[in-house]
Amino acid sequence: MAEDEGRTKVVGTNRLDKLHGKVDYTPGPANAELLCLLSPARLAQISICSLMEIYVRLVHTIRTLKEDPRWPGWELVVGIEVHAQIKSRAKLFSETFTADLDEPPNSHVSPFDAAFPGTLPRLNSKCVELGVRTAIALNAEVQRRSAFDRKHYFYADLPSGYQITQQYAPIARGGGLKLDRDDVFVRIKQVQLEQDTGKSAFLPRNHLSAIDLNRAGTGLMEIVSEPDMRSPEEAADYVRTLQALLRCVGSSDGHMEQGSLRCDVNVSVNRAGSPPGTRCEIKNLNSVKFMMIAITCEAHRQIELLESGRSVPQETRGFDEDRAETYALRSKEDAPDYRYMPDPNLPPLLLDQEYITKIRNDMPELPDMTRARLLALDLSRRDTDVLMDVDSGREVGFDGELGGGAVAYFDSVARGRDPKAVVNWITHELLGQLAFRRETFKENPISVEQMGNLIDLVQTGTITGTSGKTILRHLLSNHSQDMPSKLAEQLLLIAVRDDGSSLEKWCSEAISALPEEAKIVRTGNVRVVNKIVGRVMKASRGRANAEDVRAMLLKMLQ
Ligand SMILES: Nc1ncnc2c1ncn2[C@@H]1O[C@H](COP(=O)(O)OP(=O)(O)OP(=O)(O)O)[C@@H](O)[C@H]1O
Ligand SMILES: [Mg+2]
Ligand SMILES: [Mg+2]
Repeated sequence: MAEDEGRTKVVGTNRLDKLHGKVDYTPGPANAELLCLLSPARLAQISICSLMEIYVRLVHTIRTLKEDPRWPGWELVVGIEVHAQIKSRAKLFSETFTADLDEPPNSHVSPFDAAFPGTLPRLNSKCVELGVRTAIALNAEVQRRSAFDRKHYFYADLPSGYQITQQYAPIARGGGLKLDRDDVFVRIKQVQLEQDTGKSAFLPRNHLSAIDLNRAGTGLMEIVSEPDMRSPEEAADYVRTLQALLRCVGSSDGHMEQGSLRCDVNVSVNRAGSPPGTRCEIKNLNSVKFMMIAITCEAHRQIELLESGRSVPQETRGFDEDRAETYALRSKEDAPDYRYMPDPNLPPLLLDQEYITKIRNDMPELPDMTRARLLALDLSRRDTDVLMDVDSGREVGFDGELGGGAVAYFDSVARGRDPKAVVNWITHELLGQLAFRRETFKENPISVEQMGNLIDLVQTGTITGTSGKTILRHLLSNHSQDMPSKLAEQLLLIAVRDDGSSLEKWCSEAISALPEEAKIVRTGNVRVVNKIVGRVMKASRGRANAEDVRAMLLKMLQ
């Protein structure tokens, strides 16, 4: 983090950021003055941003030309505020460790988290680092200078009466996420660091609210998107893509069901071709499925209002999962006056360029790059998606446990082997068997060495594919540490080479056992030979090579 910068530079940066954020490039005295302050590099950046803006608008126009059959004549606009818990051991401004959900209430609370008078915040550098990593992953512009504000509101689970956030000078601005679906690009408005609140639970029996401050003060990143999504599906895709990215850079677990990733969804509708309508914000959605349902219900509600000649008032709404409808929480008029003010106990956060560059240089491979790399190995789109879905935890249901490590496992097994054969064994055989056993990839007991050895045995013809699958099943059932080469011998699965004897014996036995089929093959219908091949394979317990068997049978039945 840098020493304080010159005042002029700081003011200049802020004004440029405004220009950058609002994308108001109208030539005029004010902008002309600002442009004079720009270095050529900065100017180049702005023109890249304008091009990006034009591109995004163009894609949006093309998208909105396609009418959504759910609401013909209407367009839907969605912008999402994601609150992601930062994966740091300590809270944002205190040294207390963050708590797991199953820990006793109020067991992770420092005097600062409970707002004891006289306590002061101390910024946790790990949270800053993870915020910067996230910003870089989103291709956002990390701000060399950001600052903390107090947002005042009065809930029992917020003992200080204010939340520390970055309302005016966030840690990053701009950037965006490319979604897989239809080449959609969602721009990011800003990323801000802020504190989480505690939790309160109303106990109706004794008319008390129970307060648990374990979560109070945990670091959050609020990632605010521009209103660039046009359907519930795009919104879901955005949250999933963002979740995979956060997990990839290690900045958040992103578990929606456990509350470490929560979404506020802003929804508006407008008649096709008209400007966007008034947005309503649906608060605290904690599953992708419910988020999609909430957006759909809200779109229908707003369209009904507008079609009956009424208007949509700007509101904050909740979502009732049982009734599948949104309900008003508060109108714009009732919106609390947050009385934002700079936090006097926290100086501006100044980051020097070397610090940002160091984090940039340490970034892991991001999902987009991984996908491109796997596709370049000639893997199919489907296999690539399967590996990456397992990695981001989608294998076990989107909100489930992290699958983790499937791409790394593939990379290790594929070293020096045919990538297509390897991906085939992992996505089809291994994942298939695990799914059959209702196990996740995380529970896979087969080491890289065992998997590699198994594939080599099949590739070299030492065992057949069928025997390979038998060994795979054996490894999964017994959690055996033995190498497949040893198991192949122990289980008598070494392939029977065509030495003429056993193969011929099995073939003649199968022909005698299936005289009808043999007759049909003799008359020229060779497809029926597969049934006899199956019989031989069974007799050989999968050790015979199916191709050899087929060739021998056809020779014998000529
Ligand atoms: N017409 C619109 N339709 C749908 N979404 C919109 C529209 N206009 C803006 N939005 C979205 O609304 C969100 C506004 O979030 P932002 O954090 O800037 O303000 P806020 O919701 O007023 O503040 P708070 O953080 O207190 O909730 C953004 O995600 C933005 O994309
Ligand atoms: Mg917000
Ligand atoms: Mg909001």
